[in-house]
Amino acid sequence: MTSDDRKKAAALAAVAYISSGMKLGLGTGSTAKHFVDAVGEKVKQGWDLVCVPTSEATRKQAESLGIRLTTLDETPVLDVTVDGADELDSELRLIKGGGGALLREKIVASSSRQMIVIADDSKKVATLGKYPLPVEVVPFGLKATGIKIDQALAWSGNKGPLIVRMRDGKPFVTDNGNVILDCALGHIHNPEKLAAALSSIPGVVEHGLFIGMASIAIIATENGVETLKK
Ligand SMILES: O=C(CO)[C@H](O)[C@H](O)COP(=O)(O)O
Repeated sequence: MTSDDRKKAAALAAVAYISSGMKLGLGTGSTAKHFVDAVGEKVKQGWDLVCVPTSEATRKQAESLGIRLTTLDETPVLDVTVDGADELDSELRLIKGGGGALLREKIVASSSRQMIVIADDSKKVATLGKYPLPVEVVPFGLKATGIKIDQALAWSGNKGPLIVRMRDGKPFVTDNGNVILDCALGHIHNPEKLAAALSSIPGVVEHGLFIGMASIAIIATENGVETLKK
């Protein structure tokens, strides 16, 4: 079983949590893509679903599958959001944003009654932080904001370089026109304290720590799918 097979298995298992008539948040990334495909199949079968995508990439995919889309302005409360993650721990704390969609992902997940994470087993870790923590930052004052992020890291007992995410030799620009600083921390000490410190910095739009948001994680392994609940 390849890693992509496991991602697909987790995505298909999440379909058990949705039903016709629901309002869904659609995540971003290679795992969420399989879930969006499955939603497209259900729509073809006649299910009545209305969805909010968490990125332009997911919006395009959903449109190509004929999935009816809405916005959080029209539909401010969703039933379920299903999304991938870069890392998750046993308390269902997540690192997200590897695909750069963390801001919309967090807004959509926080507007949903339930967030379900789908992942292959490589994403499950004892301690968050091996995957660099993405922090979405307004380009104005980037260096000054970076200094404040360093201070927040130190204050919460963390340390590591901040790297401006690049694509094709230029800073990667998010769907919201911002840039991303990836914080390579190794181990994240006190994620709650770090999350609060990062959220208080002017210039930081959002960070990739999703704490207290996911209530179910569907993890696909070689031996089948396991479900963790909070
Ligand atoms: O947070 C995300 C995008 O911003 C993705 O959910 C995360 O990067 C996981 O991606 P993949 O399913 O491709 O491994």
